[in-house]
Amino acid sequence: MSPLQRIKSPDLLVAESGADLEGHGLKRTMGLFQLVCFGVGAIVGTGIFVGLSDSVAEAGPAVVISFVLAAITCIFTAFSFAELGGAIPVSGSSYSFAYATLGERVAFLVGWCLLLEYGVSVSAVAVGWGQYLNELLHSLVGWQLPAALSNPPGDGGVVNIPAVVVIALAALLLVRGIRESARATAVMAVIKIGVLLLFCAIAFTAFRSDNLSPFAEHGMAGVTAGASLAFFSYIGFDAITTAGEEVKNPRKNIPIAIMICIGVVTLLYCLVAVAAIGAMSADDVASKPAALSLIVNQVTDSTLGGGIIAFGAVVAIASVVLAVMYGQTRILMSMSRDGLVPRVFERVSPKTSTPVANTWIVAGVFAVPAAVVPLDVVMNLTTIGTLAVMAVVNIAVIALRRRNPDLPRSFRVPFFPVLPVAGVLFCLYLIYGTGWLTWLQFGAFLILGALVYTLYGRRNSRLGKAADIAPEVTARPEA
Ligand SMILES: NC(=[NH2+])NCCC[C@H](N)C(=O)O
Repeated sequence: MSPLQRIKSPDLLVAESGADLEGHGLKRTMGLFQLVCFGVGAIVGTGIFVGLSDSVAEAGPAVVISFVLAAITCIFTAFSFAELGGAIPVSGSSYSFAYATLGERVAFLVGWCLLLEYGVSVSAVAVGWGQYLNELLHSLVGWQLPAALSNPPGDGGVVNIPAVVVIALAALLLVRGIRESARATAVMAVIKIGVLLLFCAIAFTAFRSDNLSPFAEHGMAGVTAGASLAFFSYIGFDAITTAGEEVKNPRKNIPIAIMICIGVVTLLYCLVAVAAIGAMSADDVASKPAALSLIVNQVTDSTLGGGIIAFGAVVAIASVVLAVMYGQTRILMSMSRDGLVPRVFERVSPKTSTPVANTWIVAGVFAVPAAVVPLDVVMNLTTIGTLAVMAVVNIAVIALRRRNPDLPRSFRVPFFPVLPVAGVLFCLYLIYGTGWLTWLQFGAFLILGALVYTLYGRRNSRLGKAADIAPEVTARPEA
């Protein structure tokens, strides 16, 4: 059977995961509030605290428009995630959605791109953490880690130790159990929203409309490049759909949590962007490390305020690492269950109900780029991989309506199919904004993925093996 025809029915996916049952492998412990906190936990981090100044460098004060464009792309796609997450509440997120609609080959490539959206983004986010850790140390004790130990080779250092440390800490917490991780994530989500609101309150006291002109210094090209960078800060609402097997009442709670998250984050980011460029001229913000602390220090004329912001950023970014690593392990678990990656990824420890080996492998592998690759490279790769995944999810929502029109859906995309089609177009627009170097790197990454699928995934696919034994029944759950 050709891999394109290997489609795994939504019923089978749900049955295997036990999504409508209690008491299977993973534990169902998260309620709606915790799920929203988990979403915010996966979203608000390096992008807004560190990446904002890079977007300002591209777009100038028009960075506000960049943030709105990035938000629109996400909102369109969030509707599609909400429909699919409610209809197929499993742990595999977009990978599983693609398997149920577009076939195994596409699903594998989506899973492959998710290594960028999750794994590589863990590296990116961890690198951003180091910048604010240094800022925090500086304002607390007047000392920083030497550049050699806190920057990668391309950025004036040798190895990025803080980035490795934060990844190891997150792994430790994750293997202890999801209940502990969810509790820590909730506290951290509240802290980071509080700190960003505090930033806005302080920065708005120094708002000067002069800082907004010239508004779009680098024209539409600058705004587009800025939007592609700003997009990184919105990535993560889809992580909610990796928790499908650990949420209470997932069919109802997943779509609601996605909508709440994307709404809250969009409002928050637009406020932060306006506050930042109103308080300091775009030229002074552009490309500065730990820019939010810098602005607050200048406005309050002391280092205390900046220190508080740096503390918030350190907490915020650590929680992104935690949530995103969690997501990566759950996606690999789903792929492993399907035979597309080795079985070690699906093993759950009976003691802690967590995938221990899986978690340590993920931590070990992605600590390497965190230690030695510069931030902009890992950030751009994350962005393009995520945009590709999102485009596929918008297509999957259309495909599922055609293939399984009667499947129970707890949420339906409004104005169908206009929104998902617009979603695809916006994704392509932002992919365009990432620039040719990133396209090339991504192209090479995709070719490698296709190779791995042909040599490993395709041969070991459980769906493929089942079809070889009984070609007419490819959709029966394993006994
Ligand atoms: N799959 C993910 N949630 N990746 C993390 C994305 C990065 C996050 N939006 C940040 O700004 O730090």
